[in-house]
Amino acid sequence: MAANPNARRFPEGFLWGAATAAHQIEGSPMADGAGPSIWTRFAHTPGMTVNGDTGDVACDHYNRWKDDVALMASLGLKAYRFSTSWSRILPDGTGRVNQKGLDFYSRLVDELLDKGIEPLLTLYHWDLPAALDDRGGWLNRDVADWFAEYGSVLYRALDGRVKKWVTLNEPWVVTDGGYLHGALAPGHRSKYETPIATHNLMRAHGAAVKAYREIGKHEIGLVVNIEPKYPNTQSPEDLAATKRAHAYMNEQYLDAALLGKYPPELKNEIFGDAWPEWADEDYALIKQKLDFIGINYYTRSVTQATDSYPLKAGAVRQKLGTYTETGWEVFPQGLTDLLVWAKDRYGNLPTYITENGAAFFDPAVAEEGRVRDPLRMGYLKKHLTAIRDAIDQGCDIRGYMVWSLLDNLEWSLGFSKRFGIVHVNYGTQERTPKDSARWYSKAIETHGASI
Ligand SMILES: CO[C@H](O)c1c[n+]2c([nH]1)[C@H](O)[C@@H](O)[C@H](O)[C@H]2CO
Repeated sequence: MAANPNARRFPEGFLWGAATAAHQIEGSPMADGAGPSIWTRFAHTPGMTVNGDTGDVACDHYNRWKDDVALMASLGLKAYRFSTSWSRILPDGTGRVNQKGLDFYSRLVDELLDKGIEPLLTLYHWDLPAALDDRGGWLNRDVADWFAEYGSVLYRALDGRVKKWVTLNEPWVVTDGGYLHGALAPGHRSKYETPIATHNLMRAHGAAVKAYREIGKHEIGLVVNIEPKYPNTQSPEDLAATKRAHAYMNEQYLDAALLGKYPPELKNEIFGDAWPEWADEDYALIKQKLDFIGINYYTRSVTQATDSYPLKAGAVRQKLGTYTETGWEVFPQGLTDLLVWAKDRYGNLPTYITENGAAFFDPAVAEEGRVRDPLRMGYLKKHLTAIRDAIDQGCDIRGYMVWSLLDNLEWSLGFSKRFGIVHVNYGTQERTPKDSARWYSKAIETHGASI
């Protein structure tokens, strides 16, 4: 049968994988000498998560890691993006290394390599050691040294087996959720703390990259979430609001990391007197050469002027839009648009889509062991096609990590939202590949031709 003429293939070496994060899947947060993280505390604080759900068990990956790697291999994954728990490695955040914590990740990496799956390791996916939060956490300038120390422990232990490192996952979510609006750990709500947390996150990113250049021999990058903003109308107010929202969510972190400066809107239009003047040496630390960037994409925002604090911008629900269970519009064109924007603004750095996926209401596991999730299959198909369109426009896209391998703990939303291509029965911990997993396996096997 002739190959589908429309099946433009993905570049040779395109990395097909799936992503997870430590707090969301591991469980056993205090096992084998680990220390608590801010999420251990936050989730155990009444009212902070849906149904009071915590990461005490999650997907029990801490005990089921070997079977989960076998599951990844059965799906034909070529890569697996995961995060390490800082407080498993350094229970106090700095100083004493917990060898059993390090051994867990060393065994996981060896098993991945043994199955021909490339590990992509994220140092920080939101679970700061509680001991460091007690010392100010991301508000303490010393956190840059603390983070570089943590990264260095892992670089020395795993570099060479791990060849693609990520410093931070989505600094925007850490600051907007954890310091401005308080929906995420550590649950602060301060316009004055937010810029300080932002800046220290980026200083820590720079310090960790500098440390890697001394120790590591492979690649390191930064992962950001990008949500393209489209003006609801061409009114001056909506255009200004869209520009503000774009600067705040999309430009802020990559501009700091790659251009050595923040967008002017942050001080002039959003934070005002809450935006400190940073020293030049801070910018020099933040702006480090990166080997790649990771972009997490889920949705776009049609944006209008509102009285929201402090951004004065908000999203307009699209009457004819299709929305996921998390209330995000399905808009694959936004992925193409943002990849072309990033190429043009930052010089076409090697780029991985480090997260893309959707939560839909999935039916229970059927008798024959199937989980029919056509909406998720359609979402993945549309977004992989959008990536091919961006590649055709010259974007250097190197890989795609579907979010997520497993249904897992969706932070403050608990277990109420399912993003996995594999269903998890949280009562029995049974894993069942959904139809989307079978579809994704075929896409990987045909290098995209079956999409
Ligand atoms: C604001 O959406 C972000 O791009 C985003 C979405 N997501 C994320 N970031 C996080 O990196 C994951 O831990 C979440 O589980 C996942 C699904 O919510």
